[in-house]
Amino acid sequence: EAPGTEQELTDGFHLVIDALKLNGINTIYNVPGIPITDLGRMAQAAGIRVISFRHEQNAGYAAGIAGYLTKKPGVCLTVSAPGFLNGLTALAHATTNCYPMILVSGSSEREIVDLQQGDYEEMDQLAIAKPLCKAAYRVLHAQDIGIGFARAIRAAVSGRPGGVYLDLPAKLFGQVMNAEAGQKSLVKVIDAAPAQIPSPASVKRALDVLKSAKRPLIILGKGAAYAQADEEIKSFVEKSGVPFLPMSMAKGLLPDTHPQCAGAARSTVLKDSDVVMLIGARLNWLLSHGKGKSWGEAPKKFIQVDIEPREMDSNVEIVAPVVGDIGSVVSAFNQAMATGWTAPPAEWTKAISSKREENVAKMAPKLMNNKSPMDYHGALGVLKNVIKEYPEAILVNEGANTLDLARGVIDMYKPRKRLDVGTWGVMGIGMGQAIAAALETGHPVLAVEGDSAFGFSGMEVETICRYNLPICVVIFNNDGIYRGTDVNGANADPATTVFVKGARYDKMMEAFGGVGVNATSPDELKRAVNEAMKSGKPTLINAVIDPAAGSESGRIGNLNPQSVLQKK
Ligand SMILES: Cc1ncc(Cn2c(C)c(CCOP(=O)(O)OP(=O)(O)O)sc2=O)c(N)n1
Ligand SMILES: [Mg+2]
Repeated sequence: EAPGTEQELTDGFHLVIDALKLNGINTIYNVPGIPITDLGRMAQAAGIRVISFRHEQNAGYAAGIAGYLTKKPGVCLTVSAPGFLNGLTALAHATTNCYPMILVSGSSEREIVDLQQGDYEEMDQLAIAKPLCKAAYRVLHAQDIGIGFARAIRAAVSGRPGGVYLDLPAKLFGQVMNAEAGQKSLVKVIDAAPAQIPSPASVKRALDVLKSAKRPLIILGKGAAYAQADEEIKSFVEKSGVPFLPMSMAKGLLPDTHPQCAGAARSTVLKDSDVVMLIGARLNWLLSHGKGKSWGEAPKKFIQVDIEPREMDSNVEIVAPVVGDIGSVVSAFNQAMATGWTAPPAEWTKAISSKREENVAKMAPKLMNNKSPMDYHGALGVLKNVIKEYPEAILVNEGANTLDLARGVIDMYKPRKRLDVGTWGVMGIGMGQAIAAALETGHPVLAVEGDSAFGFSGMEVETICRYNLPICVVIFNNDGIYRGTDVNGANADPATTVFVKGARYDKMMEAFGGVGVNATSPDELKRAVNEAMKSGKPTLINAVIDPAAGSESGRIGNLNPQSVLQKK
């Protein structure tokens, strides 16, 4: 440029912020610290919402579920080494659950790390992240920040969504370059998650198999909820007349009270169906890998709709694989079914609805009991009605009994309203997911937590108060993991699975200015939850549950290894 004119400069800090804003990413979930504290401050000043947590794992769970809810990558920002490692659990969890998320961590300089010279928080983070996520990149030069973020965004949301690691060494932020060149280096990602159209032959094959069935079943997975093809899915299921079974986070795609919903007749439909169409659901441990007694003896045919071709035949033979994004596949189904579709035999659909009615009737009186201290069903009966009255509310749920029983009892009416432990069955997702759900949707959140599960992320009640979020945490406090009655006969220590008796978690919320309530009966619980839903104030309700009410590992106790040796 002409001598004497000051060239306009930009730097790594500003290019990271510009790259995020250019791609419509307007929230960062983080824990500040070297070398990213100023990045957070500058991002906030530039209009990005920067949410600061008390532990990076919770910031990561928030980012992952934000990705699931918005189909844009949720961004978690951490410091190097320990902060990166704390975020890594959430990145691996997002990858396992197919949530689009980017973990951005500050890191040490390559020249020091590669010579292992002992830098501040030195760690070869890129190498450590690679095996645990879908893609991992590092950016060393300011002019590459635009490409780095473009690659990370595309990798996170395209095909099967997942977690991506982006490594930013500290010195990158301070690097300056010509501002015009900097802007030119940025990339606005075009069509980050392109439609994956299924082949017409695969669509025809799948519908022919479904039409041939005497006892068909459709299983909707959280991939179907993620697709945000709600109308297409609803009309496909209704047009087919086929009973559907929603996996936990797919509940609400069609209301659980829908006449074709087989949720309350799960064991019957898994055992007796002859054709099963999986839509965005994987035949993993949650569906006993498509084998064994829960699937009955008779041979079954599996149709599978998934965006990932390698998912096919992963557990059992798939006679009709349909590879594509669920929105494109289901609209292709709907077009092909426009005429000449016959509903499944009435004896099959009638058998299911009578089984469902029988099970619902059996459960009903349990949900009305007014015991104090409460048992799970008495407390869940209250919360079932709250969700019915507030269908826009988002239900976050974790625990063992608290999770397993709530999943079956609390009906969902709308898509993407139930956010729980997902594929891994991981404890600790509660507060992070509740915070992101409240921020990303603006709807009230009801977090139903086992007392142990809550403990993994409980410090975030301060975060909830700090941002004044409409989150009502209900802790099912049974004094322990699974129950509160285990005894240690060997010494003075408490048994390994019990907590302080009669703990008052509600006092924690009061400590930060939120509303704390101790509820010892369903009526007290009902009053407190309804008050919270109306006020929108951060609320924690300590629901006192009978310590003897739970069972080991909820519904999955069979996964526990047993010792065959006689106890001494
Ligand atoms: C990260 C992590 N740690 C430990 C576990 C093991 N675990 C643990 C510790 C659970 C807590 C169950 O106790 P709770 O109080 O949350 O629920 P209930 O007492 O109502 O069963 S459920 C479960 O699978 C886990 N799933 N995830
Ligand atoms: Mg418990």
